[in-house]
Amino acid sequence: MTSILHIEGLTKRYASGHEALSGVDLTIEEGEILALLGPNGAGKTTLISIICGLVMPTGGRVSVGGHDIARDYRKARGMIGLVPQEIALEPFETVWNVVRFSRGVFGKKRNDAHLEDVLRSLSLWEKRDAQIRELSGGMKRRVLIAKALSHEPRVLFLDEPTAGVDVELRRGMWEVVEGLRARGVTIILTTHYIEEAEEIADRVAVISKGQILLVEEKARLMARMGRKELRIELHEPIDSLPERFRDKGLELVDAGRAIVFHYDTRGERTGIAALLAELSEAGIVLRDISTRQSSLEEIFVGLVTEDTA
Ligand SMILES: Nc1ncnc2c1ncn2[C@@H]1O[C@H](COP(=O)(O)OP(=O)(O)OP(=O)(O)O)[C@@H](O)[C@H]1O
Repeated sequence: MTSILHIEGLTKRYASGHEALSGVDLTIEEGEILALLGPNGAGKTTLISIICGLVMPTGGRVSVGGHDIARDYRKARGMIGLVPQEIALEPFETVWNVVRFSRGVFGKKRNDAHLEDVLRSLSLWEKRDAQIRELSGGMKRRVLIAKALSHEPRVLFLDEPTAGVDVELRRGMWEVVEGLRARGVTIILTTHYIEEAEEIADRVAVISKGQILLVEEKARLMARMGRKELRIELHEPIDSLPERFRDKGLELVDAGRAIVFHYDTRGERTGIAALLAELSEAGIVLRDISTRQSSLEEIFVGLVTEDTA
């Protein structure tokens, strides 16, 4: 894979003295979908705004497709599409004019075939002559995406694409993002919704207080998430686990009154049935059993609160 976006040692201190970014390093591979997760005020918007040239960084470097955003701003910016959080569209303008003007702003030659292709891919072609005010909320969001894609960017930023929308619209938006990926667009989306990151991202980056705490393949995070804990309460406390249970991932807790077993829910066989049978064979009598799952939400909250502590 080749990297399309490279961020190195990026810092931002606002005039107020507040440090919104403290040394962010991040590399985005071409064609991937990265979800940037973080609580309010973590620095997500500041990061995107710097990449898009809306905010000046205090230090560090960013390049898009090899173009430095400071030295080669126009080329770098031309490779980026930004879908903002707020729907700011001229209500009396038609869908077609919105995308046509936007392409013009980037100094790109007229290319109606590309615009048609973008509108079709977002199911907006039939609405091309409609005024923005006649569209539903979901359609307006798709117009924002079409607008951001009008100048053929290679990287698309989606800032909270589904904030405040209902479940059905959210699913629709995920399908749109999947479609864009299939067309080879690299996507970086910020979100508060862990479920959203789980559903559509290839990699997840967690940002808190201006620092990237973790960047990991979603599949690996899911594997961690897939870990479950089985808690076995014993009828009588035991001093130690019999020899045959060593190296089986068991833990004796609560002064010998319970055994905790960690297992992977994604494994074909969890080994629970065999374990229970073996415990019974060893004469260990169970009083109760319960399970709990560690979720991405827990991992995320754990990371963020650890950082705040
Ligand atoms: N223009 C500014 N001047 C001073 N401080 C600012 C400015 N813009 C943002 N901040 C501060 O920088 C920090 C990061 O803000 P930012 O908007 O980047 O966070 P965010 O992760 O996008 O949050 P949210 O999810 O709420 O949009 C916050 O503490 C915010 O108050």
